[in-house]
Amino acid sequence: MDFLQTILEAKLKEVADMPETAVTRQEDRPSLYHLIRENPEHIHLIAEIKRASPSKGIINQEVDILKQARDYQEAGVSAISVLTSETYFNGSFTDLNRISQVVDLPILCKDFIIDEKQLIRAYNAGASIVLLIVAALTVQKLKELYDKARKLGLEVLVEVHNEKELAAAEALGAKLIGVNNRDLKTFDVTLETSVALAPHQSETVYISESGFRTAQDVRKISSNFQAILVGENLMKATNVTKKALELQVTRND
Ligand SMILES: O=P(O)(O)OC[C@@H](O)[C@@H](O)c1c[nH]c2ccccc12
Repeated sequence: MDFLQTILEAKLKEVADMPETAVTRQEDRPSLYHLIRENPEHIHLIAEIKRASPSKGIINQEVDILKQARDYQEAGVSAISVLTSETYFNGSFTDLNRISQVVDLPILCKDFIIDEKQLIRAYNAGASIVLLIVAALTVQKLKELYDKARKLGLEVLVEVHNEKELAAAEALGAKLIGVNNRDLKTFDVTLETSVALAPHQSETVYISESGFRTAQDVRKISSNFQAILVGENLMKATNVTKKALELQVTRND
């Protein structure tokens, strides 16, 4: 069984045990889509809080997540992504909720969402964006969760890894599309995934996810993408602010 299948099985069990919760009102956060569209002069950074991952094991277990989030905000990042999956990532909805109280930026709930209950939890915990992974859902389920998330007022980042999934995300009308450079089945990471897909619809914001280490890496994808999503490299940086500033490169095209 590949990783994606394994985690989806774990999520099915998690969701079955998850109590139904009522929607509680959230503070408004700025829209990531508009923030990016209105400031096209540099590559936007979505900085992630990621203690561990299935491919790398422990990345930074000792991190003070609130300080890390404040450092990201001070470095001018455009959104903060918080892993909420306990399984394999050592994250939680409590992390998301605590972070939402110390930053004003858009916040992405990073999880394997397969059920509406998770959308409501993400929303109640303070997220303004949720991730939906095309490879993890049927076309019908993807549409259903996308519509439900939009109804709650959430933005949706639709994640793809190949041409077929990209077409599905575009057909859905997704405004934020993420190309994951990491194959969730094998964990292979290459920026070539983003370079080769070269997405280009004019009303869509494209985000290249995973595997970025330097400004030079970012320049490889900057003609087709408006933003990048970075976890490990920021979580391991000795100077978080400096690394975050380095990755927000100015567009020269
Ligand atoms: O740590 P990296 O290589 O910078 O990657 C960050 C982010 O893209 C990655 O955490 C991610 C992208 N899509 C996901 C889906 C689920 C879990 C994690 C992810």
